[in-house]
Amino acid sequence: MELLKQFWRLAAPYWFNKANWYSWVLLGMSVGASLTMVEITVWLNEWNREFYDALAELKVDAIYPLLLDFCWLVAVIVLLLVYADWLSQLVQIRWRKWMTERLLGRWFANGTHYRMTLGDEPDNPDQRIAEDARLLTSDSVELFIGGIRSAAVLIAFSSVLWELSGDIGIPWGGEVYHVAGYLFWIALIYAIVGTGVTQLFGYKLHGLNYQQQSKEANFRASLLRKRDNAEQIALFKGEANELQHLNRSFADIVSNWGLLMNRRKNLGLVVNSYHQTAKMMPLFAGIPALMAQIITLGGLFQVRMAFMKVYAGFSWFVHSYEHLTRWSATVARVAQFEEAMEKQPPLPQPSKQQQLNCQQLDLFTPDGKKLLDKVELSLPPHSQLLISGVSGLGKSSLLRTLAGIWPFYQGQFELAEGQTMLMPQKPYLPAGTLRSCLSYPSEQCYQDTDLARVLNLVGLAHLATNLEHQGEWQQRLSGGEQQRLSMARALLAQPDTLILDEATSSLDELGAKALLETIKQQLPQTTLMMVSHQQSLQPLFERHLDLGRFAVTQ
Ligand SMILES: Nc1ncnc2c1ncn2[C@@H]1O[C@H](COP(=O)(O)OP(=O)(O)OP(=O)(O)O)[C@@H](O)[C@H]1O
Repeated sequence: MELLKQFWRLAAPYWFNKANWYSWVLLGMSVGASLTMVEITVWLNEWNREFYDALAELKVDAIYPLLLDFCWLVAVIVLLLVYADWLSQLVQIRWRKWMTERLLGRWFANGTHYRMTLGDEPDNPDQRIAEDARLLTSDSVELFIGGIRSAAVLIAFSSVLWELSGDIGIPWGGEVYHVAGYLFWIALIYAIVGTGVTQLFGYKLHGLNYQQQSKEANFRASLLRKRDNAEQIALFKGEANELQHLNRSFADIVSNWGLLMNRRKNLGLVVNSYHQTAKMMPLFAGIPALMAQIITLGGLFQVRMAFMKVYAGFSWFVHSYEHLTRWSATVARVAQFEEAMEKQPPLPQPSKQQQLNCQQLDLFTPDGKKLLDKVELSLPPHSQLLISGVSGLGKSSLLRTLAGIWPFYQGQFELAEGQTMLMPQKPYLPAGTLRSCLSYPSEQCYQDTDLARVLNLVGLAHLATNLEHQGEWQQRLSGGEQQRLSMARALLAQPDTLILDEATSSLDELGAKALLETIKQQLPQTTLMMVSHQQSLQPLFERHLDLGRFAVTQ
């Protein structure tokens, strides 16, 4: 029940949105094609009787036209089958596109992606957005269309079986009992028993499938982390350690896979024995009707096909069991992710005043430990402030708060009017052209001359000819060069307030000083606030603040 509620919350906003009417049309066409195919299959069933009767009576004249009929019946069935699937895939990709955009939109809205890392984040958001959203939409559509198709097959062929069964007399205890539609009843009982047994053997698959998906995602995420930190690992010669971790993570996959495999094997034994028996069962079951001359030999083959179809209709659940368990695990994972995103409290939007101010600002870690007590700070426009303090004091947390991404504070602060830009110690350089890397996060197209000018100013003139070069800049540039590039961004953006969090820590003291002098010279109107441990930078700042004054006394 909870699962259905979760599914409703995920699916209703798409399917009950007027803008998505075309998906309803496509879905309707796919269902229509499936139903028409069922109708044609009923004709094919009728053809079976005529064909085998003609064979039994050696009516050569009747056989050739029947062969021709067979060709067009099969051609139409194949066309309908292919187009029903094609349309269903079109629905799947439209829905997936919407769902992926919605998940991404929510994830990136209001810094949610960052805030989720500060609490108990549901594991592997990448897997939930990429893999789970794909499976959720494709499995839902396939299960829906498959369900309707199976129900139609069931109804159509049940009535065929019922008619073919006639009214058969079963002698019992000296009396003869008449049973109508006995072939239908046999098919029904056969399928119900199969469904029950499958449920019994398959119920643990749900949990195991869920575990498997999450263990696979953990392994993938670990591999990605290794790739991102390849240099550090190589420098530390940490390969043996990494290998051990990866092997352990993969061993988790293998052990869960073992459980899943055995469960599937047991399920397979049941489903396959059942399926194999189902092929002959209708011929044995039809013998009484043949003996009672209710059906002909052609009728027996018609019974066989109809029985198989009824069996397939009833046992749709049997064969879709794994599909359903995977679907339910996926629904749970995406729903959990959406719920976690919804639970994130909105970040308070700092108000803006003429100047940056903090009043009685207390800062905490995400788990509630107090870092700084009653911070008082004011920064007049165009002034420069250097903040110092011992490591782990809470300097970066203060800057994160001012940047509006750290919600763990009490008290008040106001930012200065205009644009505020924060440069962290480790700049983020997205893969792509150097041009896009320089203008990140803005989509603005700067002139080549401007880009070359700022590169020159920050000491990266040699890169000015590489503006269109695609690359992994984070790996390619040295730590100091990355920080220089980050400063080039600030020169391009010309913010009203620039906050630097140890943004020159990878540079030598002289280089750092020269770079800051350039920033001050080029951005005379910009208010500057910097956290740094570099003593040589002190003379460049007119104001100093030792944040240790606000340290929490133990
Ligand atoms: N996401 C987090 N979860 C839990 N604790 C955190 C988190 N981020 C920071 N902290 C803790 O908050 C404290 C202050 O961290 P912060 O990065 O603000 O220090 P800092 O003064 O900038 O240190 P440094 O000079 O070494 O960069 C540290 O003890 C740190 O472990």
